[in-house]
Amino acid sequence: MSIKKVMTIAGSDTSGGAGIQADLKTFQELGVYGMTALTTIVTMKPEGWHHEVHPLPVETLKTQLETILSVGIDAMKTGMLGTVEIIELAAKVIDENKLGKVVIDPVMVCKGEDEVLNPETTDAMRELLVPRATVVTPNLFEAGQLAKTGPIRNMDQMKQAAAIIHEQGAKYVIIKGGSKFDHEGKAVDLLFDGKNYKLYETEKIETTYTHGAGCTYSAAIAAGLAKGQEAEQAIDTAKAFITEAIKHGFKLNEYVGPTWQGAYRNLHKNA
Ligand SMILES: Nc1ncnc2c1ncn2[C@@H]1O[C@H](COP(=O)(O)OP(=O)(O)O)[C@@H](O)[C@H]1O
Ligand SMILES: Cc1ncc(COP(=O)(O)O)c(C=O)c1O
Repeated sequence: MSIKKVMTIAGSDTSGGAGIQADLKTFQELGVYGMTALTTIVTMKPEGWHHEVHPLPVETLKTQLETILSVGIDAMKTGMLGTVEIIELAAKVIDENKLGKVVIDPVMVCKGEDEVLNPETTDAMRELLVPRATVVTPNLFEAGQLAKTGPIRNMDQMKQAAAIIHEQGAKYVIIKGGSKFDHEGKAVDLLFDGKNYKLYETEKIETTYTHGAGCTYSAAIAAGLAKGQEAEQAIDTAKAFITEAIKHGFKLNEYVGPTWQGAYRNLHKNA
C-alpha cells in the first residue's frame, strides 16, 4: 500500500488544538502521512491565555523544507506563516518543486486574539500565495482582507469576494462563513471555481470549542488532494470531517476548547 505524503508549513500551537498539531492529527485520521516545516512556536500565558509568538529563524525553515522535499510530497498546505520573508520562501518552494496540489489557509490572526494585522503579510499572501493555490480557505475576515472589500455581511458580498479572490489566481476559493455569518441559522461556506458557486450549509453548532477548526479543515482538504481526489470531493469530505470535529469539541481549560479530530472515525466505524 502506498501512503500519500502531505507537507504542512505552519506554526506550532503548544496547546495542541490548532497549527501543525491539528494538521498532523487530521492527516493521520484521513490516512495520509504528514511532514512538518515549522515557522514559529505559539505559547500561551497561563494567566489569561494570551498568545505569544516565537518565530524560528528562516534558515531553520529552509532546512526543514529541504529535508521534506528530498523525500517528496503529494500535496501541501500552509498555515501560520507570519512574515513576508516566509511567504516569499513558500512561494519559491512551490515554484521550484512544481508543487501542484497546494492548499493555502491564509491565517492572519488567532481566534479570540486582537492582534494587529500586518498589512504587508496580507499583501504578500494575496500577491504570492493566492495565485499559487489549488484551494484557498479564507474565513470571513480573511476573505474581506484578501479581496479588499472590507467586512462581508451578506451572500452577495460573499460571492463578490470569492470572485475577486478567484481572479487573483486561486483555482478554488472557499469562504468559511462558519459561526459568524448569519444565513437562516445555518453555518454556510461558499465555494467558487470560477464558474459556479456551491453552498455548503450545515447546522450551526452551538459551541465556542472551535479552536483549530480552520487548520483542521484545510488539512483535511490537503489530505483529499494528496489521495488523488478532485478539489470538490476533498472539500466535501473536509466539511463532513470538520463538522464532526466541532460537534465533539471539548473544554481544555477555562480559556480554550479545541475541536476533536478523532470524531470522524467513530462516525464511520459501523459504516
Ligand atoms: N459553530 C459552527 N457550526 C458549524 N460549523 C462551523 C462552526 N464554526 C465553524 N464551522 C465550520 O468550520 C470550518 C472552519 O471555519 P472557521 O472556524 O470559521 O475557520 P477559522 O478557524 O479559519 O476561523 C468551516 O467549514 C466552518 O463553516
Ligand atoms: C500555530 C497556530 N496556527 C493557526 C492558528 C489558527 O487557528 P484556527 O484553526 O482556530 O483558526 C493558531 C491559533 O491559535 C495557532 O496557534
